[in-house]
Amino acid sequence: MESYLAAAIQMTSTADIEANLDQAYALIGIAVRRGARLVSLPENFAFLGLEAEKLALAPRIAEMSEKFLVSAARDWAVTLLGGGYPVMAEQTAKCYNTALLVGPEGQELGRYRKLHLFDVNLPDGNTYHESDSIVPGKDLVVVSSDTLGNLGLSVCYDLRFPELYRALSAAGAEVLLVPSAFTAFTGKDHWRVLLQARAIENTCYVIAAAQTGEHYPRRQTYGHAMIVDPWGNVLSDAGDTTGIAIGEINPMRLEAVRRQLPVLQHRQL
Ligand SMILES: O=C(O)CNC(=O)[C@H](CS)NC(=O)CCC(=O)C(=O)O
Repeated sequence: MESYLAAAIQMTSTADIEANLDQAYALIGIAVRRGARLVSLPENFAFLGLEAEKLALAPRIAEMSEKFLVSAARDWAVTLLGGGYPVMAEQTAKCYNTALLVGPEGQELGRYRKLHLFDVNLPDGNTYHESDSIVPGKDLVVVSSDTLGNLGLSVCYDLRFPELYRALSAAGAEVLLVPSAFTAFTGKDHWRVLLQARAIENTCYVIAAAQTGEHYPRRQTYGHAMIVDPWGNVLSDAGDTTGIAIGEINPMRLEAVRRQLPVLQHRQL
């Protein structure tokens, strides 16, 4: 691995698939022109609308998302993570919430299916029942790249389960990707501290793409796409408007932090 720039994209996706993909394409372009070699789109980049509509449109969302990821990665000659979008699961009417990593030649490098589903009633009156439309995946995914390092994949609500990231770092992950659509209500108190905790406890870089703003009435996300270094410092934060967070992934820095704080070697469990 050499030093490189990574970008976490921040979007306001809606139920308009074409408009979302146009927005994503433009933001990938901005990231690449600023030098990014790894770009992550947020969860629900291609569609963020009502659950019932998502399920009805799932085959179309999946097809358009995958075509888009392959062609955008090729056009911009960049490694691109699109996570997550619904992909119909076998033997059920539900989907996997899937994140796909595509290389600069359009080749599939990894496919992760969200493990933890957001079935939560929030005190702000919003209820989420992700398991109405989604079935959980089963597998950890770490993609090893000579140029970008070992990339551990996850999605959004997974962020609250430290054991997943411990398993990813134990499997060699150096960079953790957490494409998200965190709610505005939970995000304001939990998002940044959870990202910093995962970075610090695993001595890993964290690349966290995000959704921001209002997607449809009463559906508001927090924003603050960010890049966190293995010491827990926030290298870049996209604030609450659409745009990008961009930061350097530096193997020397990673190695120095891991030498100073060899927590991964001190594990007892
Ligand atoms: O609902 C949709 O339309 C699409 N799905 C999402 O946005 C996903 C699953 S519901 N959101 C999260 O995982 C938020 C987690 C979160 O906010 C937290 O852990 O606090």
